[in-house]
Amino acid sequence: MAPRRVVVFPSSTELGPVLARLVTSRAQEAIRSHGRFTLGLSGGSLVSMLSRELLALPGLDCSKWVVGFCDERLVSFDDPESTYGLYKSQLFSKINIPESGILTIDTSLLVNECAEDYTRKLKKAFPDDHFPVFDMLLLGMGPDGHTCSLFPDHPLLDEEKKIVAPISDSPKPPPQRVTMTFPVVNSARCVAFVSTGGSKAAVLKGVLEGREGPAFPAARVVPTHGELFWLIDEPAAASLTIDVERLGSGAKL
Ligand SMILES: O=C(O)[C@H](O)[C@@H](O)[C@H](O)[C@H](O)COP(=O)(O)O
Repeated sequence: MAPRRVVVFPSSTELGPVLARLVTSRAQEAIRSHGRFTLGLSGGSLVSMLSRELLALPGLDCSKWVVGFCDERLVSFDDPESTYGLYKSQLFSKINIPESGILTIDTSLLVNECAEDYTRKLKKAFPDDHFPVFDMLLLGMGPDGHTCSLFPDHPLLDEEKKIVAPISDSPKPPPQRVTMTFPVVNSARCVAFVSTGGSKAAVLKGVLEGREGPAFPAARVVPTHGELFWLIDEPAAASLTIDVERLGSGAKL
């Protein structure tokens, strides 16, 4: 297990460019080693940060990228809640990723079937893996410590067999979603959380420094063989007492 790196930036302005370069450096390594780069995306504020920062890089080539979604809300793609819809308008429509390289859910299905269909798509994209091994997953963390659509105290936290699970009682709307499970998340070669803002400070302390009682879902992200980054800003880091790295926009991870 690679050591966890907790990296603090003055603000998201400095964090953004470092995140984009981390993604493209892992993409280059993956393409060199096995011919493609598989990336799992999350929603929230990550969508606009990642899109903006990737598009600012000169010569971005995504022709060998395969992207999936760490979780997705079961709403139509033109709904403002659709994570795919947001990435489509802010990123996919502006880069040279092939249509076949974007693994989406089928929003016409009921939630259980949607999870089964998305499982089939992932199995097809990762035919050699028991659990898909993504080169990189980008995750966010909610104020309750959830990540993907894995919420505190939910039975899905203990899912050990499924690749993708349906959830129809998400405490955060919309209630119907599909989510990657922990076995998939923890199989990734690299996982990077992005978490910014003072509203995350208390939960981030509980996630990174432990707490009494059950661990927050985000704290259960510990890649078995992969790297783990927590990219955060000073307001989010305000309550931490652990050693962290403090870096600026020119850093290379
Ligand atoms: O599916 C969702 O409801 C969101 O995508 C959610 O899981 C988000 O990733 C976190 O709440 C972090 O969001 P922020 O980065 O915007 O704080």
